[in-house]
Formats: sequence, C-alpha cells, structure tokens
Amino acid sequence: MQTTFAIEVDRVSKTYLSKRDQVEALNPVSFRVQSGEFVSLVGSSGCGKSTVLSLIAGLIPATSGEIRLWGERVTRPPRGIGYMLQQDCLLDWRTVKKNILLGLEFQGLKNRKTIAHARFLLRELGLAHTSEQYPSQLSGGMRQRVALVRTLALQPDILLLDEPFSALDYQNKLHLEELLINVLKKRRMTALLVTHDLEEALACSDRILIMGGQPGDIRRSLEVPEELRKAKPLHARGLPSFRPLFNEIWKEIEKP
Ligand SMILES: Nc1ncnc2c1ncn2[C@@H]1O[C@H](COP(=O)(O)OP(=O)(O)OP(=O)(O)O)[C@@H](O)[C@H]1O
Repeated sequence: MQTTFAIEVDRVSKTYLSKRDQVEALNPVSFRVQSGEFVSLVGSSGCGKSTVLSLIAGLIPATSGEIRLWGERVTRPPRGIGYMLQQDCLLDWRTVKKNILLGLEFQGLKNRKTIAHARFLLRELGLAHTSEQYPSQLSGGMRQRVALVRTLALQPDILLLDEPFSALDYQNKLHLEELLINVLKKRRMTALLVTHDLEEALACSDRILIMGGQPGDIRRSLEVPEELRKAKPLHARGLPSFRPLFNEIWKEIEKP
C-alpha cells in the first residue's frame, strides 16, 4: 500500500527576485515527513530554513519543484496548517480570549464548538485565569503560550514552528517544549520546527534534518534515538546518547 505523507518537498528550489538582484536561497531539496512525525530543521544562518517553512505554508511560490500536503499540491496557503513564529504577534488591545479567537474569526471558523475548544486549550495550557487579561499583563512565557493556544485553536493537522521559543529564558523554554510535545502527541499532529538550538531539536523531535550551504540544501537526516524520544525534554538532555549526538550535529553544521 502506498503511504501518503503529511509533507512532501519534492526537488524544490527557491530564488528570490527583486528589481535589482536575485538571491538563490535553496538548491533543489527533497524530504518527506510522515503523519504524526516531529521533525526539526537545523543549520547555519541563511541556509534557507525559514524559506522552507514559508514554501510549505504556501506563503511564497517555489521556483521549481513541488510541495504536497497529504498528497495535495500546495499552490496557495492551505487550510489545516498552523504557523507559529518567534514573535507572539498578539494584539495589545485585545484580551487573551479575544486574541485566541482572532484566527478562528479570520478563517470564518468561530462557532460554539470551536470557542469551547479554545477555552479547553486555555485550561490545558494553564492559562484559564488570564483569559480577560491583556497581553501587556503577561510574562514572555505566558504570551508565547497564548500564541500557541491561538495556533492550536484552529485545530491544524500540521504545525510549522519557526524559532517559537528562542526569545524565552531557559526555564520557560523547557516548560513550553514539554507542553508542546504533550499536545502534539495527544493529537497525533505533524510538526516541523526550525531552530538554532540543537539541544531543543534533539530533546523534542523524532528526526533532525541538517541543512547547510548558501544556497542551502539538506546534508543529512538523523533519527533521534528512542531513549531521547521517550524522555521529557529536560531529562533527555541528561541521557548518555545526548551529548555525542549534539557534537555530531554541531560538526556537520560547522562544515563549510
Ligand atoms: N524576502 C526575501 N528576499 C530576498 N532574499 C531573501 C528573502 N528572504 C530570505 N532571503 C535570503 O534567502 C536566504 C535564506 O534565508 P532564510 O531566512 O530562509 O534562512 P534561514 O536559514 O532561516 O536563516 P536564519 O537562521 O538566519 O533565520 C538568505 O540569503 C536570505 O538573505
């Protein structure tokens, strides 16, 4: 039987064109992500990690090649995708509750059922008491949790995460990593995470794609061993296989 992958990136290249010049951002890259898999994209600055996410989200067109989600070719922003960035992008004049409902309003999905689900997520992520507060009254970690709830309220099948926790302190980062993994596993969601933090990639994902070069391409795909995948992010960092793998990825990224 043929497997339908959640994400298929098939010989995709990207050249950004402007009036004055052109930037070759991606050599043709190909990779696939299985349904329910959590894959991290790591690599040196400028190798095209965010470009890959924008292409998958249908925000920019590929120069060549094809992207398919559940077998369907991406030609514009598809439904069923959640996109979370480093900036929480919360609107300061709306309460937490109203910020969370914003995505549902935009997509015409706001109804009694989806509102109840958003309220459930607020409780699940420990934010119920903040629902009538404004973003300025929250800590950085809480704001990012609100952004996560807003994304999850759309009940996406695929979550695209571009450095979502990079502005957080270590403790908040670990806490959110754990929340995220629990939510993903519970809902069997597929996730693609761009991160500069190799520890985060190793502690959270099932597989790591190492990118490099400019224009960038994929140098290696590395399965995260089961002992790390089963552990909580904090504990994974202390396991015997963690450091050697960290060093191996680091060396690969450092290669010219
Ligand atoms: N809108 C754009 N117009 C022109 N060039 C762009 C645009 N966006 C990205 N680039 C260029 O494409 C290349 C890849 O950028 P991209 O942001 O995808 O890399 P990245 O690996 O995510 O980088 P970082 O880790 O620093 O965030 C870079 O050379 C960048 O300058």
